[in-house]
Amino acid sequence: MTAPDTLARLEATIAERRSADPSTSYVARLNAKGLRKIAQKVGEEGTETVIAALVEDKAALVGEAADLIFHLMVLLGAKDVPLADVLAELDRREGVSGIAEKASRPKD
Ligand SMILES: N=c1c2ncn([C@@H]3O[C@H](COP(=O)(O)OP(=O)(O)OP(=O)(O)O)[C@@H](O)[C@H]3O)c2ncn1[C@@H]1O[C@H](COP(=O)(O)O)[C@@H](O)[C@H]1O
Repeated sequence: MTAPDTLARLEATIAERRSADPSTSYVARLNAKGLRKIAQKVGEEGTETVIAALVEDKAALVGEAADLIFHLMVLLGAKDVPLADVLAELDRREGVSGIAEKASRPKD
């Protein structure tokens, strides 16, 4: 399973669960609490990821990074920003830095 497959599946699940019954769905429950709460969760998970990287083991970092990515995906969904837009921006930057790297290489 490739990383884009996993993220694409998660994006579809989050979109589907947004309108689910909040009593059975964390995604629905979080969306019902509103954008501020979702954004706050992204901030908290970001902090927990930093702490795991600095003072915990790799397994803890993997868990916190998964929490962070999941909550970021919920935030993107709540703002109607497709993951494809974020990936396209990363692709664009890769192209830009590739060009910059080429330009700084000594000419032969
Ligand atoms: N990846 C996740 C995922 N990661 C973390 N979490 C939940 O995120 C919550 C974070 O826990 P916290 O203690 O930080 O937060 P909390 O106490 O629940 O909430 P607050 O007190 O902060 O308001 C936990 O309840 C976790 O279960 C997730 N919940 C769901 N998913 C994915 O989303 C899909 C849909 O989930 P449902 O909406 O629950 O069907 C699932 O199949 C999974 O693929």
